[in-house]
Amino acid sequence: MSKQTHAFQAEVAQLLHLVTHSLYSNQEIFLRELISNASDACDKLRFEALNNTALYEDAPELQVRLSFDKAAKTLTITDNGIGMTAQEAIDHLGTIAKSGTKDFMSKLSGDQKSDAQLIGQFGVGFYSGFIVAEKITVETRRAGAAAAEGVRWISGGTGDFEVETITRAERGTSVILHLREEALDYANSWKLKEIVGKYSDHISLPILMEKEEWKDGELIEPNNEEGGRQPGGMVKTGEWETINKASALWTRPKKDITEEQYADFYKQISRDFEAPLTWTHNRVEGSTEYTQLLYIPGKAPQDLWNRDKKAGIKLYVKRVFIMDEAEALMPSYLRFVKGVVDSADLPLNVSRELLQESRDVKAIREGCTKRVLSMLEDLAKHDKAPEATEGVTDVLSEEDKAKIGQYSKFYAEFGAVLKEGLGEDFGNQARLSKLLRFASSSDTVSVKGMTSLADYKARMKEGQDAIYYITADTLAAAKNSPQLEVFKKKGIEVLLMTDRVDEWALNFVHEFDGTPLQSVAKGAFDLGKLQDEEEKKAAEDAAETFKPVLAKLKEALKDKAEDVRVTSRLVDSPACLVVTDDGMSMQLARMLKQAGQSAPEVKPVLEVNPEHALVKKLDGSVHFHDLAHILFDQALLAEGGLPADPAAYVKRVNALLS
Ligand SMILES: Nc1ncnc2c1ncn2[C@@H]1O[C@H](COP(=O)(O)OP(=O)(O)OP(=O)(O)O)[C@@H](O)[C@H]1O
Repeated sequence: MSKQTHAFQAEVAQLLHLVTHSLYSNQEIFLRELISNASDACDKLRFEALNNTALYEDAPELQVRLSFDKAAKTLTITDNGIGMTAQEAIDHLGTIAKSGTKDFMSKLSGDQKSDAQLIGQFGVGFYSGFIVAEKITVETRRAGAAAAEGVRWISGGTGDFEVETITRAERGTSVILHLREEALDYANSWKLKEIVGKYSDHISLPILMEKEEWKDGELIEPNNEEGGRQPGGMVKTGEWETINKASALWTRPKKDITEEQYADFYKQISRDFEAPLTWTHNRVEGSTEYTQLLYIPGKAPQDLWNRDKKAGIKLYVKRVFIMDEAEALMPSYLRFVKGVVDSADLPLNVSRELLQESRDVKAIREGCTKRVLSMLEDLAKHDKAPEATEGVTDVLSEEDKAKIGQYSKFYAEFGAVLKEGLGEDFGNQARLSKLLRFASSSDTVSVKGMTSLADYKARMKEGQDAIYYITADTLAAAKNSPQLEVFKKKGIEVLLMTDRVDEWALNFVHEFDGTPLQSVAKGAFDLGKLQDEEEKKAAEDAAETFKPVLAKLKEALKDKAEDVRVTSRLVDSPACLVVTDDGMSMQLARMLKQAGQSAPEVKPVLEVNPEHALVKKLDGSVHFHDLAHILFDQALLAEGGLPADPAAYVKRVNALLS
């Protein structure tokens, strides 16, 4: 193929512009990205070669080589991995196929620092080479293809790139970076060693660099007064040395690994700039043998909410990399966990489909889930500093001290995802329930106002036989909801749930430790033993005398309300809406509608407060019909909904005001 010019896909051009113009804060990541691509290419070859050893040609030892040429101002990363055909080079180096990257582009803020962080998270991969290079040449040949089918790809990182056929004897890929003036520092072996040590030490593949030796300068004019030596310098010896440890971190004994090494490894596999919150590293023995090294990140990634987001677990079989994002190894509600699982039992040629069915995988998944939950339980246990009792001082180990506040931090980032587990993983539901935290209507709940169900239970009033909760869109809406009035009056605590997932998750949890969970906006009002006989009698009497009005209200609102009844749950408000015990809550129905899903039409029950002046006015009023509708629409507004016909509502209110 003679030289062809191709235009970059628009998104790539946009990304390149960003890479070259704003990525100065963390320049050196380019090397990590390119080494990681080289290592992936070797992994791919190893994988394909399982069924076709001829692909190794005459070079079975997979490796990455770094070399530089100060005079030519180039830095080259070469691998003898899978390589690319011309079409693959055009496709892979000219477009962004991954939706994740596109997603990321839409999140850019224009602020250099946070954009650079984002790039770290998503990884711009190959294109990061343009941070330091004004031009990149890629020379490559696909393993198994003829030498004459090599490809050269060249681009200056602006609108287009060129591709032509070349002859390339060795398989694999060389990425040649033509360094910018201000990036010439990278053509230096110390610098390269330092960066490899920082980011790529644990790549399980040797990274080689040509050895250098100090050489004194030539002797000049020994007899002359100015005689002496020319300045010396480092010269290449022609011998290659391995500059990374090339040992898979997770295979080393725990005691030999420092905290810093654990954190560095996490940064490598997660592309997170920040240290992880915590991790667990174990060799599991028994009927299924594997090693797990699992991390909980400190911060949620931007795309956490994407339920299609793949799991962060890399699968290895006896140290051979098999696949990234092995979703079968971790349930979806733990998709934020990053790490490595290395199995001793799975076959090397295991496919994603096979993973789904394997019994070993099931055991690993259960084992990993349990480990993560134990890790969280441990954080939760040490979240709060023990309260000081007079005369007793708790002696905390340094380790436990470091855990104070960690669980709250975790929960703020990932709590909502964890809740998905309530509906997904029934086997662990009880453990998950203990890990839940909610805001509360009680003023006594500590500073950040999050409480566990167990703590709520411990505070329950004498005679209280349910855990009360309310769901709403915001904390303010929950706190000021009319349904809460009588609870406030009686000093009964109610949990305030404002995560979008709460409503759905609570469908699966009916009780905690033997105590039922009861929504204050569902079903008939019944405080059980908390309501005394006198109150009950008064409520019944009110219901009796109110009967004729109720009948009229029901008739007036028959299209909107399932039923109309009196209630004693209200104190200051005239009315509120509730749904039947088994009905879908109004909030969930609204959420489904917003998400474009079909939701059954929910007809709520209108409950009125017979003690309220507005409600008292109803009887005999000439505006009965309008008042009835206003009462209903206002109750809907108070709980975050919108009247079906807002204009009609405004008209009615105006008519009454004028
Ligand atoms: N050294 C290489 N050998 C073979 N193929 C490569 C090499 N470098 C890049 N590629 C191909 O180019 C594609 C794009 O690379 P890029 O680094 O932009 O993204 P990625 O590696 O797929 O994703 P990420 O960097 O986010 O993991 C790769 O998926 C791979 O197919």
